[in-house]
Amino acid sequence: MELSVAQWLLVVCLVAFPLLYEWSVSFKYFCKMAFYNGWILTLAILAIPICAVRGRNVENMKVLQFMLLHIKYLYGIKIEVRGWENFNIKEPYVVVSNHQSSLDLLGMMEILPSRCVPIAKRELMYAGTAGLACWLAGVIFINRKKTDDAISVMTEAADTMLKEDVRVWVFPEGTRNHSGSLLPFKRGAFHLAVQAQVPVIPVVMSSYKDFYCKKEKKFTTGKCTVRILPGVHTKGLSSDDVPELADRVRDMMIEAFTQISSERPGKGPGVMH
Ligand SMILES: CCCCCCCCCCCCCC(=O)SCCNC(=O)CCNC(=O)[C@H](O)C(C)(C)COP(=O)(O)OP(=O)(O)OC[C@H]1O[C@@H](n2cnc3c(N)ncnc32)[C@H](O)[C@@H]1OP(=O)(O)O
Ligand SMILES: CCCCCCCC/C=C\CCCCCCCC(=O)OC[C@@H](O)COP(=O)(O)O
Repeated sequence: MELSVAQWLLVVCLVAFPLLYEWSVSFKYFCKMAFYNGWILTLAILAIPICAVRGRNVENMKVLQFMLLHIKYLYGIKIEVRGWENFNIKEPYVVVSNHQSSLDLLGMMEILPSRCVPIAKRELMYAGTAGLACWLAGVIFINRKKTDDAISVMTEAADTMLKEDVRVWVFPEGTRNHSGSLLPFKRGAFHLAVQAQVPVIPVVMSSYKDFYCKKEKKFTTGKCTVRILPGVHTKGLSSDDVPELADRVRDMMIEAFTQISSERPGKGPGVMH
């Protein structure tokens, strides 16, 4: 049988791709990241019509959560959750968590409480199908380049939380950070909690360094521990108390981050999912 040039090229690609994938750590990293983003954009195509039936509604967050839950299996990432009991609060609350990478979405979807929406940078709204799905699920978009706008959106959110029984998830570092610790906190999340007089619940995801490193272009399988810390109450606090509140929560989170990130894989109590 004679192979045409196109067929030869196809054969070479089919052989070269898996070889390169296994041999080159950075090629594997790029493939896995490209597939991660591409897969989310594709899943969003499925999510959009389902969400659109209800219109823009926080309940749609459950649809996105359901759609994304399997990704940890595709990537061989084990997620161990500790402290579930700390989410057993009926009233609304503000969740604050550390932000290492877009992979945080996996830990977030693992534990996302009902009626809880993240605050995201406005640019995400324009990320094609994913942006539309986020909008339909009630994600709160802020313009980080306009402080006044961002603050007024968050003040409005304080009102919505109470009126519509909604919880809000904020990344107080304000940007992705893979430095091995936590950046200084922006204070919006804490103003939000104080304005609504609702608790702040810190969530800490352990360092991804064993399986993921953007700098080294490394992305293997691995394990991540997610710890839900006890809520910090804000009843009776005013905006003057915000800096102290933010510092206190950050200290708690750094301590938990250091502790769960230094454990050897497979050790420590918790529930595997
Ligand atoms: C199937 C498809 C699925 C797809 C699913 C995708 C899921 C989506 C997942 C998405 C994940 C996406 C994740 C992401 O996208 S993460 C990126 C976006 N998130 C954030 O930036 C959140 C954290 N940022 C803040 O909290 C900032 O403070 C904000 C944004 C509010 C302003 O920041 P900015 O840098 O402009 O200013 P500043 O922080 O210096 O503050 C200036 C002053 O204002 C004070 N101040 C602040 N707030 C309030 C307030 N409310 N009432 C009264 N005052 C307030 C503040 O204390 C300070 O005063 P002082 O303290 O210096 O005196
Ligand atoms: C037709 C337009 C096509 C656009 C393609 C865009 C590709 C994006 C594809 C999928 C979106 C995946 C959703 C991942 C959600 C995680 C969001 C995230 O982690 O945002 C980063 C933000 O917290 C902080 O941003 P910076 O670290 O300050 O930067």
